[in-house]
Amino acid sequence: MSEIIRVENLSYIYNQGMPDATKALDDVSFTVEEGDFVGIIGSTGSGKSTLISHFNGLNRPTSGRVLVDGRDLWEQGADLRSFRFLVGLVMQYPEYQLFEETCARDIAYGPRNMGLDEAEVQRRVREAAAFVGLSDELLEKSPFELSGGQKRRVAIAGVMAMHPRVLVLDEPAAGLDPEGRDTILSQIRDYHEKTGITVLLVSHSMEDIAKYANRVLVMHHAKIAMYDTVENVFARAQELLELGLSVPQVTQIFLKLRQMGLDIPADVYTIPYAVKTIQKALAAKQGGGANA
Ligand SMILES: Nc1ncnc2c1ncn2[C@@H]1O[C@H](COP(=O)(O)OP(=O)(O)OP(=O)(O)O)[C@@H](O)[C@H]1O
Repeated sequence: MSEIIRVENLSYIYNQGMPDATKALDDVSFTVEEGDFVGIIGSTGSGKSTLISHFNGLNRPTSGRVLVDGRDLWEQGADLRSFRFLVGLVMQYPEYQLFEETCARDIAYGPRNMGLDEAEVQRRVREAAAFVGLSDELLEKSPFELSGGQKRRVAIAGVMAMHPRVLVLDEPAAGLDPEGRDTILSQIRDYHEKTGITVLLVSHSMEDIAKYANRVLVMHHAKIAMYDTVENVFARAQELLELGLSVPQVTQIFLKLRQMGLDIPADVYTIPYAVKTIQKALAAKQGGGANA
């Protein structure tokens, strides 16, 4: 795997020099490997949205630098437009950015802007619509006629249609009911698996992160508190709780049992690992039974 994002000593101050100056990022450094699915979590105001807004140049570092595919976004002569095609950013509530007459035209907006020929634009619209489960009938409707979840999917498809190498999503499931959340997040996971694209997903839900991401970046007061695999981060469940983050119930149960002195390996702290561990134990029991 090769590195796709490098963040070096990144700091960002809103309203610098003013009485209300806020340091939203404080000397943040990390790298992302191409093909990773990184979940970004942290309490309100910890700097998550500010961080991701640096990946396609929406914000300029106060100090430090951000490299995408080895190139510094802000170095002399860098073409910011090219970074916007390389990194697709889906903001919170992107449905407010839909403005075309039909969903198909909205999804086509990005690829058309890239100067692609019309046949390729149409191919990409169909491909992206299929990824997020939008029917031909819906494509011909006005975005304003759709439900909240459908509008969100149109907005995500519009970014996918640009074929970015990195897809960054800020709370893509915010405000949706549980079914809508699962639909959107599963579609993003399937897209990640089929295309190998790098995904950075900001979420308030540890459950979602445990389910979909393979790495987790935990933000706390403008700094990185943890950055590791899902298993290793969940193995530090007690610290997550101390950072004010709610961890999945299964994690809390295992943590309690461990604190009560039971010998529970830390990697059963997430549901997939708990299931694997139970399956292993059952298999061992059945094997043992056959031998008895
Ligand atoms: N446009 C802005 N002007 C001034 N301060 C801002 C601005 N946007 C964010 N901040 C401040 O910067 C800090 C980090 O905010 P940011 O939105 O990046 O956090 P977050 O982790 O994404 O929060 P949330 O989970 O609530 O979305 C907060 O203290 C916030 O109040």
